[in-house]
Amino acid sequence: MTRDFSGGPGVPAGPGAPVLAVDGLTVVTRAGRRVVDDVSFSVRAGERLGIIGESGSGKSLTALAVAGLLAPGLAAEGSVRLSGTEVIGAPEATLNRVRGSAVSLVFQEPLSALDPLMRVGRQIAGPLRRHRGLRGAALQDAVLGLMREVALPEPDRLARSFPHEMSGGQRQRVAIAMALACDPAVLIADEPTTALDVTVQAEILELLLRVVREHRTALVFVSHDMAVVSEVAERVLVMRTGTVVEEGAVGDVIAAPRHPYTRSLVDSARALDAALGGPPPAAGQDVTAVERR
Ligand SMILES: Nc1ncnc2c1ncn2[C@@H]1O[C@H](COP(=O)(O)OP(=O)(O)OP(=O)(O)O)[C@@H](O)[C@H]1O
Repeated sequence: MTRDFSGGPGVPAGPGAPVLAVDGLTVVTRAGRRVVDDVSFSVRAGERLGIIGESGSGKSLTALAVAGLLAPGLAAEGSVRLSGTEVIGAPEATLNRVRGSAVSLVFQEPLSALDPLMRVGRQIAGPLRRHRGLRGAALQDAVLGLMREVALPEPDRLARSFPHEMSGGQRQRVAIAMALACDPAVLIADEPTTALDVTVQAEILELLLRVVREHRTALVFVSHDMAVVSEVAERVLVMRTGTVVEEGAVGDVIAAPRHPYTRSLVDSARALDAALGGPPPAAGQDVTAVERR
């Protein structure tokens, strides 16, 4: 397997080449448990991939391994190439360069990404200063521009707020602004709406879809919810106990799930939809009204 640990630019992704290529990714605990086991997938520029599975299926560890962010005590094997640069085994300097420019993450709990003691404007400025070298008025303009892009109201005033002075939805918008700061090739969103109220969830999903479309950013969307994945992703990877049990176009997987586990996910999403008063589901019908944006 060819690896690029050089910290150099790596193999440039040509047109149509994957911006993220995961090959045989395995994550092993200190106790020797394979919590992610031989996972392979790739994502092209602007493509939206969903990763779905129940709690403990290895979705989050797959996402963290892609960004080289596994906790100490977890070891990754296999290959993860981000815009051509190998992540597995790469030195911290390479990972720091890759994070932000090639990949960014948005997590379930925006507070985890934010410093409670720092005004949000300064936090959004952080990646712009570090990765893009902006200073002074240019930096301030870029911060306010990002805040406007994620539709934060009154950016001038809000930039001076602390995270606890904002709503959960606003905090997630700040986290998305920070993730977008360096225009990453791949945005990983791990259950980004799970901690939010239902109406706010829809707004944040809409925002994510808009920004990845406008920037042609590839999206890896991690969720336990098939209905949400069907709204967001074009392709889905179904994980169970650390392995991929099924992969395909979202519409195909929902219409004709091949693996019994996928079928159970689709059935429970349909049951929930029906219980919430959705239209009577027909066999082969999509779980939700999927408006492809
Ligand atoms: N730091 C760690 N050390 C040891 N085992 C871990 C560690 N982090 C996670 N695990 C285990 O790895 C497995 C996969 O975890 P992971 O967080 O990827 O699941 P998940 O599918 O994202 O679930 P959830 O939706 O609950 O976050 C679980 O069994 C979990 O207990």
